[in-house]
Amino acid sequence: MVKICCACGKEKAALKRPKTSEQICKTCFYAALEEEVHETITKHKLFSPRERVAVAASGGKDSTVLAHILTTLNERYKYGLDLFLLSIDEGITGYRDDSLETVKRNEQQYGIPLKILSYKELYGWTMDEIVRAIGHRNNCTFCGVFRRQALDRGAALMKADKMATGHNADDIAETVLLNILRGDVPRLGRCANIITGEDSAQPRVKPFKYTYEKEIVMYAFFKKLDYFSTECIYAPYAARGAAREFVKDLELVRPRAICDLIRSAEEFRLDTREGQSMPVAGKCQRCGYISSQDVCKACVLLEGLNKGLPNLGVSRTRGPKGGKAGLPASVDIST
Ligand SMILES: Nc1ncnc2c1ncn2[C@@H]1O[C@H](COP(=O)(O)OP(=O)(O)OP(=O)(O)O)[C@@H](O)[C@H]1O
Repeated sequence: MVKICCACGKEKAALKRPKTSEQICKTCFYAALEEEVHETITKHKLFSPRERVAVAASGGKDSTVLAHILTTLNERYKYGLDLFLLSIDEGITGYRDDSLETVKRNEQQYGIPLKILSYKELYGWTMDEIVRAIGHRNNCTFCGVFRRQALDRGAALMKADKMATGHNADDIAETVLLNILRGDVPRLGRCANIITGEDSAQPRVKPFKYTYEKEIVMYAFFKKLDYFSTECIYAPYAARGAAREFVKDLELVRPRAICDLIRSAEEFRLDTREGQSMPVAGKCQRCGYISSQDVCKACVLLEGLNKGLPNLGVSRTRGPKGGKAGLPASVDIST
């Protein structure tokens, strides 16, 4: 039997929305997704008029859809934002070089300028060189720490007021779960924040905080957006895999599980009387970029690399109550 779109009641339904299970036509799906992102942006006051916003663009599906939707909403609702694409070239042959070609095309397609910064120019090392020096075991720690800082440096260099990343609801649910598994209470308390680094020069915002990954993929697919879909060649060693699989399994049984995991972290309150101290944002004594330690993680890792002691900065920092059996260390490598 032909299913009719539950939103317009006229067109043939083209898909079942993963988030709501509604049968919907393509046009109504685009409108619903865009409206939900607009609502997230306005309800949480993610942007102010005339702000210069760096869209952290990897060429992957999330940031490509983010660039597309932010450009669309900026025009439709007259946000008055000065948008540009900011890409970090980690120096991964056969992966990032190809995805950056996609971002260069996006620059033309969306009509917003692109700035590319590389690990080589910032740190003197490409990821390929780092992996050759340290092997596969901890490469994601180096990559995540450097990328986080590289994005901050790029945003500062380009005089951005804010940075928007393509983190979606699934990414955040996974992070919540990882922090629970690690017993990392301080991070659990802040990992679901839609705005982070509010005390820094370029706070980060997540307009896709409530947007499901499957819906982002469908949007990109139906709209035939130009994005790069290959996994990082070093990703099989990433620590998130198990949490990702688990979230996907939960979603299969109950699609709301993703939203509920996020809500759990939102409702979470840190009891400071128990001696759970929150890290305080300061400046790294070496590079001057944001850090909760005297010397930031990027500088410690870089020192190890340059001294030929790559394990120097990869010591396993445990969560506040100690590490749990077999779980990866709580080094903050999220982008
Ligand atoms: N090399 C990069 N340059 C610029 N931004 C990046 C880069 N890598 C990641 N990001 C930003 O961080 C977000 C999360 O990245 P991550 O790799 O964890 O997720 P992802 O789901 O693969 O995202 P995407 O589909 O956009 O690649 C991206 O959506 C993007 O905004």
